Amino acid sequence: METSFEGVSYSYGRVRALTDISFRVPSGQCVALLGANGAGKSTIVDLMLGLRRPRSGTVTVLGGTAVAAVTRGRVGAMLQTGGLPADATVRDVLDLARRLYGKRRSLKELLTIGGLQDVARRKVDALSGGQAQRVRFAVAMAGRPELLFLDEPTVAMDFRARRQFWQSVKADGNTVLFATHYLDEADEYADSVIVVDRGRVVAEGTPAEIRGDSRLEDALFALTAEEDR
Ligand SMILES: Nc1ncnc2c1ncn2[C@@H]1O[C@H](COP(=O)(O)OP(=O)(O)OP(=O)(O)O)[C@@H](O)[C@H]1O
Repeated sequence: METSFEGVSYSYGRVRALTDISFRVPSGQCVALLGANGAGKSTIVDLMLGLRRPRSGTVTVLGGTAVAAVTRGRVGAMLQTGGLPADATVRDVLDLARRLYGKRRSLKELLTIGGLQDVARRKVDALSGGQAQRVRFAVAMAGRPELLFLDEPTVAMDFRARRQFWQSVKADGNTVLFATHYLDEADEYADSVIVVDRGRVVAEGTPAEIRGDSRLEDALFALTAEEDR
């Protein structure tokens, strides 16, 4: 089922965030949206989730509107700043999330998906940044989504957590669109990459094609410089 942007533009008041963006997210593929800070990645994810409406162009999610896909529980999302209730335990949060869906997963399954068994009874405000990210991921997976949007999902995770995280994402065989400014992450985990620079798509292709495209030197230089984390 089609998930795509067709000639989409978006502005925040006078700030032009996206200009005439078009791309497709093929079913079953893991697609990276690669761009430096401010390139427009979060705006694209917000539009995909129906949180914002394009000024022009068409956003299609699983063959229909973003709002229809989201309200039917077909989409899971892990955003950069998803607020979690500080006073609740990890178990409580996951249990609440799974109860929102008909085709829900078990609590045990969600704890495994997030690698959260050891902190299941801990309060959310006592988690590390990476653990909180994993709770957000498990919440995103609670309703067995057909399509996953991940906005900078591994930012607070250490190397091992990142590896585990991507294993869980890949194990599910979902269609995934993830925003990242890490070239190595796109390289390693994406089937295809869309490079966004200052609100425009400047390249699309497999990770190898993107790395080999010398015209992208400027756009990729900023990203490579950010990779020494
Ligand atoms: N609420 C807002 N009001 C005004 N301008 C905004 C707002 N949100 C984003 N922008 C601007 O829109 C452009 C795209 O921002 P966006 O957050 O989509 O980029 P990004 O690629 O996700 O960046 P980052 O990697 O830093 O998260 C930037 O120029 C940004 O400053």
